[in-house]
Amino acid sequence: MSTTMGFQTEVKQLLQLMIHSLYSNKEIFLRELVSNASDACDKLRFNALDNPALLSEDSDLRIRVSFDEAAKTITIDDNGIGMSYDEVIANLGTIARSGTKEFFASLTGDQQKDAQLIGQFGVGFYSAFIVAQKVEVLTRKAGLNADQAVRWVSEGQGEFTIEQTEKANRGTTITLYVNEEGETFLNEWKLRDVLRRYSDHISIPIQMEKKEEDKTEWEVVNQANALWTRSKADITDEQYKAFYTHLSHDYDEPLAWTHNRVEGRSEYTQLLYIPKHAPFDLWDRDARRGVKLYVKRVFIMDDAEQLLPSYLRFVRGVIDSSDLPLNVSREILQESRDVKLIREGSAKRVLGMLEDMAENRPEDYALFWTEFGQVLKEGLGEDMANQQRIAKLIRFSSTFDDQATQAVSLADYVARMKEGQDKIYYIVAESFANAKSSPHLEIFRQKGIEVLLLSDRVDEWMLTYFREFDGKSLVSVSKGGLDLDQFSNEEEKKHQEEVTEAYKPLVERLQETLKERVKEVRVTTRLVDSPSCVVVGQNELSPHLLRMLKQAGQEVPDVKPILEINPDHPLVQKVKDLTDADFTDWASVLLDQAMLVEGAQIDDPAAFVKKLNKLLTQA
Ligand SMILES: Nc1ncnc2c1ncn2[C@@H]1O[C@H](COP(=O)(O)OP(=O)(O)OP(=O)(O)O)[C@@H](O)[C@H]1O
Repeated sequence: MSTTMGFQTEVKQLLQLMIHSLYSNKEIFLRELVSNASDACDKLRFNALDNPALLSEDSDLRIRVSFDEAAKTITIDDNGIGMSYDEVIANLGTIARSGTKEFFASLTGDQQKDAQLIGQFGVGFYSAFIVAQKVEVLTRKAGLNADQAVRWVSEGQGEFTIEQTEKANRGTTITLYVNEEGETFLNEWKLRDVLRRYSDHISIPIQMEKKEEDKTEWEVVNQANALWTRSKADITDEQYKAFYTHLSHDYDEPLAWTHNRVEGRSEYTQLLYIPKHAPFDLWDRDARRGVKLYVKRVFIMDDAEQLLPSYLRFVRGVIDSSDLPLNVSREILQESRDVKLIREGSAKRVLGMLEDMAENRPEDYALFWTEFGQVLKEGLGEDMANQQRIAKLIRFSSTFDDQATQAVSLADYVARMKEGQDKIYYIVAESFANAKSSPHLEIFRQKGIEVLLLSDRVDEWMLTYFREFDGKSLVSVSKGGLDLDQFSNEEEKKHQEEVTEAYKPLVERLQETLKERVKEVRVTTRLVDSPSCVVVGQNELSPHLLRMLKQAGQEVPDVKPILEINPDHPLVQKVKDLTDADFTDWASVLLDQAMLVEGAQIDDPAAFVKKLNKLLTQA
């Protein structure tokens, strides 16, 4: 008895989108279905490690592709793991993947852009409907009886029917009743060509039907050995790229890859790729990670997150170990010494690949940086052993060119340091615009000292771990006192001492008036054009970080800022001579405007504006 069920809303949306945005890329259906068939064979082989009986009845795993011109059908058949009734409903009626919501939210309605996105999302099984007006799946799960097979049929509109049925052998047979678009594939040469191009790296033999008078022969059309096991010299760039697409379902070419056989304390082969675009779920902690684990060519698991540190989670690829046991579990991976060696070795390889790109293909590196730079920054805190190597790969905005595009390396910065400069200066703010126009930069701009402009979310966190580069400490220009003495001449120093002395009474008065709100008031050298600014102590959390923590719902200490005033500014000079009533208003305006510029919200904006207006009319 068959039952009719509706697709999950997302599936309907996906089907619509796919048919409209991928019509020019029809042949991907074959790649997706063959890829699923190959995964199904991999899974069976893996399960058979514990339960050899699963394989015994038919141990030659293979995928078969055939077509019938008269009936207008194409069939993809595998003897892999198959699916049970419940699995069919779960797998072919819904999209269970994490990040599905985010994916649909990120669609723009612009077909070209969405086609890009859908490539990243991976269209999978549903791509069958690009070329088929009806799809039939007949499947029997390994280990179940012949009468526990399942037939699933859908026209890709909004629903499917499902029924229990019989199937003589294990595995899945998918029959596509092609539509007009699909008719071009009812052709041996066409099918063979597409299979060769996209499936050559698949380790399971793909067979095509060879029709000869009264008997049917099956002919293998791919090389059928796993790509990574071949020697580099025998693999073309096209084959590397095709394998990347198979792994990642990303239709864009990868930016770079590295393929090595590692021998020594731990033996393994790695083939690792850097994608061109960040996946939409890069920031989703539960998202699938990129590296597949094989042991002696047997597929073990997807997203083996132990194989690479998390700051390299954008890397896609395969690691095939010769040392791990075939029955390795995620728990074992966590403890294993071999895995630790693999992780360290792979991180080094990826960093090497990035160094090479930064050095020899700066344009590609800029692309990489825009997509994945923020993730790589996490490495400065996560991977202390490689910290200095990672640091060289980081790119910043800086006052050198005041560009929002992050393109300045620490090596560039160091090469431009002023004579006598022994520190690397930076500022962290909420946004690039905030950082760029901060009053804290005034003296640095005047003296021609470069300051790095930081405004990514991860920056504050990163800086708690990353304090030194090339023997030079990193110093915030908005924390603590500044020691720029070595850049001042005698005259400036003398002036400094004089004004500090002359403004002592004003400083004391301000301190008394603002004592509830500030920790200290002092005369500063860091300002040129602004009357005042706020800073925090050298070892205190920055106001920007405190705000971020607060937004994230954390308890934060109440840190009072230090107010610094610029004795050379006319406003400050004016305040110096005011009587008490006006003085109180001016004092709080000096503080409030410094807070605003820093990016803080002031407690009572209305009162601030009122005071300001009053003072303006007095002026
Ligand atoms: N030939 C098959 N044999 C057994 N299971 C299959 C087969 N084809 C699909 N499936 C099951 O259906 C699920 C959904 O397939 P689909 O291609 O839509 O997504 P996916 O393969 O999980 O994702 P992606 O294609 O992006 O990797 C698979 O994860 C698998 O469990």
